[in-house]
Amino acid sequence: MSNMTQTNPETEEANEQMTVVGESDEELREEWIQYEFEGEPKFSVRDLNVWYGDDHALHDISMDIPEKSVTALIGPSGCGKSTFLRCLNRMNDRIKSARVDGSVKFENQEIYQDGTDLVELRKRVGQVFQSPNPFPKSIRKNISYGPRKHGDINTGLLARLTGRDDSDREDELVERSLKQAALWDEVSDRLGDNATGLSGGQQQRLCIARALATDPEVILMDEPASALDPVATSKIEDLIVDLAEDYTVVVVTHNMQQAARISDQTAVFLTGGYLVEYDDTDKIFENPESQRVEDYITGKFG
Ligand SMILES: Nc1ncnc2c1ncn2[C@@H]1O[C@H](COP(=O)(O)OP(=O)(O)OP(=O)(O)O)[C@@H](O)[C@H]1O
Repeated sequence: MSNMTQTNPETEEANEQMTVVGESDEELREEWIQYEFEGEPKFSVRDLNVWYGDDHALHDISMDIPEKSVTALIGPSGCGKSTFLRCLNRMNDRIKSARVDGSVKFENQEIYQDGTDLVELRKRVGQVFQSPNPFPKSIRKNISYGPRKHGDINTGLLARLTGRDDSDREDELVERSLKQAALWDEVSDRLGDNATGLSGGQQQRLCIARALATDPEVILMDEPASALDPVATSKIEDLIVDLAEDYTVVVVTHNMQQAARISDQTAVFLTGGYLVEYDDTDKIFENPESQRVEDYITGKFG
């Protein structure tokens, strides 16, 4: 650097900082991903690496996720956001080529160990996908599907014959879940209609209601509004903020304004599968530490 010989102390300090950024990016990154908050983490992830075959998709991710708040995962396409999200309820187990190494603790319990009950884990850590994917069944059946599968609700002929009919509880559950997902008022008079007849935004709120019906503690959302128009998107955003009063929400989004609007903390992943910065959302968007994060959020790349 030609001006390193300047004697002006301010310039010297600025130059020193630039040099430090250039030389020990890795060390600084360690600092930039430390995010401190009050209370116990809902998830504690340490040295998480994921490969698809030989493709190393996530590198040494360590982060704690606080409960009852919205954590946004942002970053350019292919940087590993969805891969990370799927690690939180072991959905990557379903991808044959995927290999996961490292630790993910959910409420202090390691989920990557033999003996983890995956059905129970996924009941506690529910998820909503990018495109609304209601079952081609009635609105009511969409909601009660999970609780029936888990044996929490019995309905139908056999249940009636054996005196274990939970139809009343099913009604309550359907109403509660649809209200929580801000959909009840729009569908209460047509619960028997096929869910595929709802609008895209309604279908996505139905999928959120379906996820809530199994009484999860966490809801993972992968681009939940990317297929929706602005009005439907705004409803989903409001809903996410409301849900965080009672649930831990982790949401992947490409939409930085959305992350800024709805999340409490934001983790920025960058190309190659690295977590580069993790902090309060205001800090990330107003004053990020990393130049690469600043370039990304100001649209210089990605
Ligand atoms: N099922 C899979 N099989 C093989 N490789 C995969 C699979 N899923 C993801 N990958 C690869 O892992 C890397 C990370 O992908 P991932 O989908 O997690 O990124 P992302 O940040 O969520 O991307 P996008 O924003 O485009 O959805 C990419 O190189 C991708 O090609």
